[in-house]
Amino acid sequence: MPERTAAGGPRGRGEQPDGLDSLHVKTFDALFAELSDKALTRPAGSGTVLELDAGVHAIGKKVVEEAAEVWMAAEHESGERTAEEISQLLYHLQVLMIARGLTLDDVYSHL
Ligand SMILES: N=c1c2ncn([C@@H]3O[C@H](COP(=O)(O)OP(=O)(O)OP(=O)(O)O)[C@@H](O)[C@H]3O)c2ncn1[C@@H]1O[C@H](COP(=O)(O)O)[C@@H](O)[C@H]1O
Repeated sequence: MPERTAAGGPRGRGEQPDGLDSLHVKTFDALFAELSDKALTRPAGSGTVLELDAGVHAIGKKVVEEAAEVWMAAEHESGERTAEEISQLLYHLQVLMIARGLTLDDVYSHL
């Protein structure tokens, strides 16, 4: 029986005991750096660029939608599904931060 991650999925090769995969994991800070670069360089095909162009109102609606999906998954679905929805919420929050010109430190200073 394979060891399970905190989200309930099987722990794969290269994964750390805390559930992080040393080969594939993307941290909150790394994602923010990637999205900030996309905002600057505006590569074709980037969903982040499209979302930024849609503006704060549209991004805010996406944040609310994803937050509701997190809530529903937490109440009715698996840990794995809940973790997936949380990752999407974090993504849209980061896009909103970039749209408002906020840095990670602006947020971390309130934690
Ligand atoms: N982590 C994410 C990420 N999480 C969520 N999403 C977006 O959020 C959507 C998920 O929302 P839903 O599941 O509710 O799907 P949906 O309602 O059908 O989506 P939409 O119709 O609203 O697009 C996805 O379709 C993506 O558009 C993300 N888009 C991008 N990333 C990462 O951001 C980075 C930059 O991406 P690009 O800008 O696209 O290159 C890459 O590392 C990506 O992996």
